[in-house]
Amino acid sequence: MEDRVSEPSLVLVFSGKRKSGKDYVTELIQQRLGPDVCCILRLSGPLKEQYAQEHGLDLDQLMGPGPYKEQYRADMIHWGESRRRQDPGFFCRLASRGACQPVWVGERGSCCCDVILQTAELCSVIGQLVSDARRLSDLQWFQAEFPQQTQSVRVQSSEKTRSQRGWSFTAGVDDAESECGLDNGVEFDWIVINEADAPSLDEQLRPILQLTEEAASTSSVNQS
Ligand SMILES: Nc1ncnc2c1ncn2[C@@H]1O[C@H](COP(=O)(O)OP(=O)(O)O)[C@@H](O)[C@H]1O
Ligand SMILES: C[C@@](O)(CCOP(=O)(O)OP(=O)(O)O)CC(=O)O
Repeated sequence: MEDRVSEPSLVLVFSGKRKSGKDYVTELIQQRLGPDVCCILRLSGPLKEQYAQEHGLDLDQLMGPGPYKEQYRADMIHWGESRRRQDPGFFCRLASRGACQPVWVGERGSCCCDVILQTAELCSVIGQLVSDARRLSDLQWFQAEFPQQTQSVRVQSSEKTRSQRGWSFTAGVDDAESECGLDNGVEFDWIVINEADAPSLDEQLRPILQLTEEAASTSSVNQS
């Protein structure tokens, strides 16, 4: 792809119900690995950016975990679906371009690239964490684009735990493709149970962190 200056060695595509902890887990991995090693891509980033622009909304609040985005979620889903119908890879491509082009990532810090990479030539990111795959087409896009590097990760939490984090069932959202598109028919490479009574996240994430270390060493061997 001409907009990308270097290929990541590993692409971890995360999915999970809302309030399962996708952002929490991907941010934890990024903290452990450091922003020079991996960056977080949010497919909802370019979607929210364009939606906010067209509707005159506060993008920072739309990007945050608070109740603001919930007011617009159902409409954002419809808006995004009309784009995806024309081009299923539309948001994947935009988010992926952001990985090495700090411009659209801006000051929000959703990707390390705006901190570490001042120019595209300096791009040395080894792992990409895609925090919010929702549809089979999202996962398929990364699998087609990075067939060797892509692994899927499902974050799971019970409804009780998600409720404690602010979730309540909303018809038209929780029964729609945005939340259910990856419920069946996908064999995830990794499943992370994000619950207080599950093994600690550090323990569960160890093999995933190990993958990134292996990818980093392969990448440095290839570069030398
Ligand atoms: N293991 C955890 N420990 C503490 N708080 C958590 C944990 N997992 C998620 N949270 C909190 O729950 C809320 C929802 O998590 P978030 O990562 O935003 O979910 P998602 O991105 O899947 O909608 C956030 O406020 C987050 O900080
Ligand atoms: C319209 C959306 O992109 C909104 C997604 O917003 P977030 O990714 O912030 O949602 P959660 O982290 O699950 O709470 C959903 C879609 O169908 O594309």
